[in-house]
Amino acid sequence: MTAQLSVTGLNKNFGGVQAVCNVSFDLHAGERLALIGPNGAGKSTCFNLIGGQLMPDGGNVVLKGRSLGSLRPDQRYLQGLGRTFQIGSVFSSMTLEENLLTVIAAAEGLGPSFTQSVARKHQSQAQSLLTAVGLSDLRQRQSAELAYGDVKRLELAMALAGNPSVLLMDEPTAGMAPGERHDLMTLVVAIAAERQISLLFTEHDMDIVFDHAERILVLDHGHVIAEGTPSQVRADPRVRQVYLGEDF
Ligand SMILES: Nc1ncnc2c1ncn2[C@@H]1O[C@H](COP(=O)(O)OP(=O)(O)OP(=O)(O)O)[C@@H](O)[C@H]1O
Repeated sequence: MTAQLSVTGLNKNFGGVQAVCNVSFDLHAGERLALIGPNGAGKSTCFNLIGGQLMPDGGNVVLKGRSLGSLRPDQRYLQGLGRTFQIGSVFSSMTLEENLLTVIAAAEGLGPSFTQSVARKHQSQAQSLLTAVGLSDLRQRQSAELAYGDVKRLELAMALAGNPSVLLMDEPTAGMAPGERHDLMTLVVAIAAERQISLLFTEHDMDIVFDHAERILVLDHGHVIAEGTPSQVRADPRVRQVYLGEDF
């Protein structure tokens, strides 16, 4: 299988706290990989190292065969690395369509100050992304008025605007009602399959993880302690130990 994303020997220390320690893994083409672990295990730090929000003390991140080195998050986005955040992150003073047009323009290297003609040119792309995430009826709505689940959908559409080959989703269903969580993940999985996107996500909701991940990587105190299919991970005594008998 081809690795879309290769993480090798990642390390990050915060003033004596080894948040991420020698973490290595591959994410294969079209694969859905979940990164799990108890609070403080290093999941967000790992995501920030891959997304470029943080620089590692050591190790390397390679996207489609190209080392991302010290590229900024926006440069990584242009290379095909999409990301959504634990707290949905959109431009709340803009309409949904304007949010999309802004990131489409950015993905084309036009910066945020795009012209009306550029907006007209990309309107149909914005519309099709909103349709893909089920928000086409709300195109002209102010984003600040959206329900939280719809903010997450809009954020997903914005991540898709860069045509990512790899999508990082940091707790995609955090803050959502249980029913909404499964709907969002079902949508994400369908979109990822249709667009051949490899998906790496963190999640505290174990039902979401075991229902939607094909492979799981478990972190504890910055180290990878287990890796495998959902059934292998569920049966792993080290995993059961760090989750202190939580039911999953
Ligand atoms: N900016 C920072 N400065 C100092 N320590 C940090 C910083 N960011 C993270 N840490 C520490 O690094 C460790 C890993 O934190 P991280 O947020 O990556 O874990 P996590 O698995 O994402 O946790 P959670 O599930 O609670 O979000 C923790 O001990 C945390 O306190």
